[in-house]
Amino acid sequence: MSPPRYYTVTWDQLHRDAKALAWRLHGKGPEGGAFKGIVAITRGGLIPAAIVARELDCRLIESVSVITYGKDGEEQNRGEPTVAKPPVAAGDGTGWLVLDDLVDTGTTARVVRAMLPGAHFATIYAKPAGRPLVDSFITEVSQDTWILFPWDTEPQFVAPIARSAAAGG
Ligand SMILES: O=P(O)(O)OC[C@H]1O[C@H](OP(=O)(O)OP(=O)(O)O)[C@H](O)[C@@H]1O
Ligand SMILES: O=c1[nH]c(=O)c2nc[nH]c2[nH]1
Ligand SMILES: [Mg+2]
Repeated sequence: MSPPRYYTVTWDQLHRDAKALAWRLHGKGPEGGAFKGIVAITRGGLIPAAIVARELDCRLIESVSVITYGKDGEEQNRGEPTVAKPPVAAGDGTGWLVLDDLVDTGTTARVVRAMLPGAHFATIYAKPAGRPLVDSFITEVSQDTWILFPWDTEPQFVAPIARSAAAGG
């Protein structure tokens, strides 16, 4: 079943929200300083990680790949989480920042936290079920909202109101 609500995020808004997250994370590394490096959770965490890394002047980027969604070709159907690539450079995560675009059910966050218990875990967006698993985030949306990211969408023509109303739309 598809969630009834959508929250559309443009490139501009994503950039603004990622910068807001960088402000929140500044000075949250070990002993109030910089993080040793950033672990991006692919794929959604890659662009937020690039923006935050630029703002925090962090040049060491590791990645972790957890595959959960997209079973049966359906974007919103989930399967068992599989770690396709572990974040080997980050050890147990101590002093590292882990970044993802969002936390939803918390399945992905739970798997990554188990691998990197010492890390600071941050997302730009959070839904209530996953929120307890993140240390920092910017915007909360309701659990039944599906966030539409700019890399998953494109602008398209929409009929004028008068025309769609005449067609009964
Ligand atoms: O809290 P959860 O219920 O685990 O959902 C959150 C995860 O789902 C999305 O990734 P997805 O698995 O769709 O893969 P992608 O980042 O490669 O698009 C999103 O980027 C988070 O990583
Ligand atoms: O694009 C997405 N939007 C979401 O709300 C979401 N939740 C899990 N995975 C997601 N991917
Ligand atoms: Mg993801």
